[in-house]
Amino acid sequence: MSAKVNDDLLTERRKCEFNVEELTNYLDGGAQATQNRRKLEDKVLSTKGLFDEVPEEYLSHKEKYENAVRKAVVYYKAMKEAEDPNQTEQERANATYRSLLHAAVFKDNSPFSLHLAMFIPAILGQADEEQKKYWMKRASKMEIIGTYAQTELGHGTFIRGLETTATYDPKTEEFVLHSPTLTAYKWWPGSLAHTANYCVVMAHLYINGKSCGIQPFIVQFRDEETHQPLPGIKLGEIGAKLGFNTVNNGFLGFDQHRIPRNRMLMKNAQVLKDGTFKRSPNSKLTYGTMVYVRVVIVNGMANQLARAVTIAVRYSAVRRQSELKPDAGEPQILDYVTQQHKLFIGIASSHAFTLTAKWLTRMYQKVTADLEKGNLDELPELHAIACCLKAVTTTDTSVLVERSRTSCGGHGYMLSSNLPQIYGLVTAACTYEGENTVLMLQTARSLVKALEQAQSGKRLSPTMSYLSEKVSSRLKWDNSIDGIVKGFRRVAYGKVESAMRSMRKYVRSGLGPEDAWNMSSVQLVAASEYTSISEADIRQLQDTYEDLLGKIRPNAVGLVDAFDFRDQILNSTLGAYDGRVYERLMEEALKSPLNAEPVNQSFHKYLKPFMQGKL
Ligand SMILES: CCCCC/C=C\C/C=C\C/C=C\C/C=C\C/C=C\C=C\C(=O)SCCNC(=O)CCNC(=O)[C@H](O)C(C)(C)COP(=O)(O)OP(=O)(O)OC[C@H]1O[C@@H](n2cnc3c(N)ncnc32)[C@H](O)[C@@H]1OP(=O)(O)O
Ligand SMILES: Cc1cc2nc3c(=O)[nH]c(=O)nc-3n(C[C@H](O)[C@H](O)[C@H](O)COP(=O)(O)OP(=O)(O)OC[C@H]3O[C@@H](n4cnc5c(N)ncnc54)[C@H](O)[C@@H]3O)c2cc1C
Repeated sequence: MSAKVNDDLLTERRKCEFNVEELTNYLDGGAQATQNRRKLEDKVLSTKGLFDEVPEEYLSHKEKYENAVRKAVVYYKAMKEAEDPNQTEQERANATYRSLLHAAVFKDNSPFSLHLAMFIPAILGQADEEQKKYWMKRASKMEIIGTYAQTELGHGTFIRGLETTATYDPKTEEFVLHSPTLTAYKWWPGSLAHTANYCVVMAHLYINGKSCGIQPFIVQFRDEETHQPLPGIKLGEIGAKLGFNTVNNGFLGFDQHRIPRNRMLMKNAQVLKDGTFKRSPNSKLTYGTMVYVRVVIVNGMANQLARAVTIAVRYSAVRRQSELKPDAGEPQILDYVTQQHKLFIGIASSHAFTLTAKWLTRMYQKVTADLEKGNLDELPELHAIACCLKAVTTTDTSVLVERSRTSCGGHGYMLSSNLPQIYGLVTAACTYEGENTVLMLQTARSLVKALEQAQSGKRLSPTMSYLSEKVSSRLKWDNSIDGIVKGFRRVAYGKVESAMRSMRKYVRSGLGPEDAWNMSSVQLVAASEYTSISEADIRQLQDTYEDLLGKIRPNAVGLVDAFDFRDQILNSTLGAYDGRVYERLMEEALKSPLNAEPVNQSFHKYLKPFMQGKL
């Protein structure tokens, strides 16, 4: 007999003014895609051994990792078995696009995540056809497990400063990989410590003493039978982190480790047997894996944010607290306009990120297809847009997930709510795949170049075209969507122009271009993300905004129900569909090992002698 659904949630669902299933279908890309996703989730989540008897928060650091590897093997096999052979690649991608299936199994991510998220994309994007054929066969069948090893103890942002060397030896037709300093050790790659046995290493290539830039190499670092580190390889785990504690982030040092010439991934640049270096058409093509992942992250943020606001909105419909009017009983906290203000922006942002992710993915696919034909024209714009959207969506998602947590009071601080873990996952994305400030400055670099082109009369690409609109500064605001967009474009233009004026002022004062750039960098970051509108219009928009909050209020639970996250994926005492929050909080509390006995042994060992003055 299914548990009784909380009365308030029942009322909320009755009040909803739209068809929830229709919105779910829209988000999935159609009714069939919803059906495929649900079928995949049903199949995989019915697999034995996927869920923890003891909540993983009560395991040691080492037990958490070992348990995660156990689940990763079960989960991976279940996913493979659940794949419908009749489905097209596109249908399969649609079924997983919105599915957070892995989140039902790993609260803190899988030790296999880098294999799928970066090792395979790096092979697909950096290997030549022959290499791709060989390595994809082994990697896609999980005969080998890989990661992406770029960041070092001493360098993450500045790729051209990476210290790991790959020196070509034409006599043996090998590369010698070496970590000349402690800071050259690869540091951070997920799965590197104890899980993977191969990695794509980004290293500084030298031939006959000449630098040939940063190149990708596929390197085996553990024996495939014994899993022992190979000779000349130093390996380990980097330690406990804010989150990602089952991703097995590690360090790796090379001591004159030799690999065959065909281990350099040679799609873009090549090294011939005699050591001849054939340059890439564009040295930044080596950075291609990061562009791909930045695009994936935008969609990932949409899904994680949707999960957090689902938990917080359902909890806010169930939780009653304080007094809005005397003798009217305690209201649902969702009736406080401040609570609506905190949470509804999160719902809207998740939808906005989903649509943006779809647009960016299409742009990525078009530019990648052009690259295959040797047309690199739109690569700089893709890079600039991917940098900006990755930085903006991860920053906003981190803020909005934290706001979802704090809007749930003390219970939001419980690990059993899952909000702290979701925050740990999303806030990491502000750093990995390019720290956000650094990426925003890359976008700013493109904006400044585009404004200079606009001012010299050149045509701009569609995404930068607002920089050539000589919009009158006396733009009449109206609060139609069109009016608001025009306002944003006008202000965005002004921000770029102001940053550029600032740089020119510094150059006139005698600073070099680099120092002028650095002095203006706060404005440059703002130009990439920040837009604001003039005072008089704030009031008009504020009224519109508050009116909108009231319109959304009766549909809030319906809007988060439409994300269609099953309870295992929410993994939350506060967000379950039935709203039985208090029973679930107590059920989870009783799983704490400390509740196994009424008096803990520390009383007899320490407390009692201490309180009796005997310690
Ligand atoms: C793992 C699953 C987690 C799930 C968690 C849940 C939610 C999250 C949701 C989704 C997650 C999905 C996947 C997650 C996957 C992985 C996460 C885990 C692992 C993380 C891995 C990593 O972090 S890998 C390492 C990432 N590191 C970086 O990104 C380094 C950043 N630095 C750089 O990119 C560069 O150093 C630089 C761009 C800042 C500067 O480069 P440099 O060579 O010095 O260039 P210059 O500044 O001198 O010149 C710039 C010119 O070059 C052009 N350009 C730069 N980059 C590119 C590029 N990539 N493509 C094309 N063009 C580029 C730029 O346009 C300039 O051109 P102009 O000179 O013409 O102006
Ligand atoms: C959870 C997690 C997982 C990761 N997984 C991987 C992985 O699998 N593989 C991998 O290779 N790496 C991985 N990384 C590493 C990640 O890519 C780096 O942490 C990131 O690139 C930032 O580099 P850094 O940590 O060396 O910081 P730094 O580059 O030292 O930057 C530190 C700070 O300096 C400032 N700064 C630096 N450069 C500039 C600039 N040009 N302009 C203005 N300010 C600047 C910024 O404030 C920045 O936050 C992971 C990181 C995390 C947190």
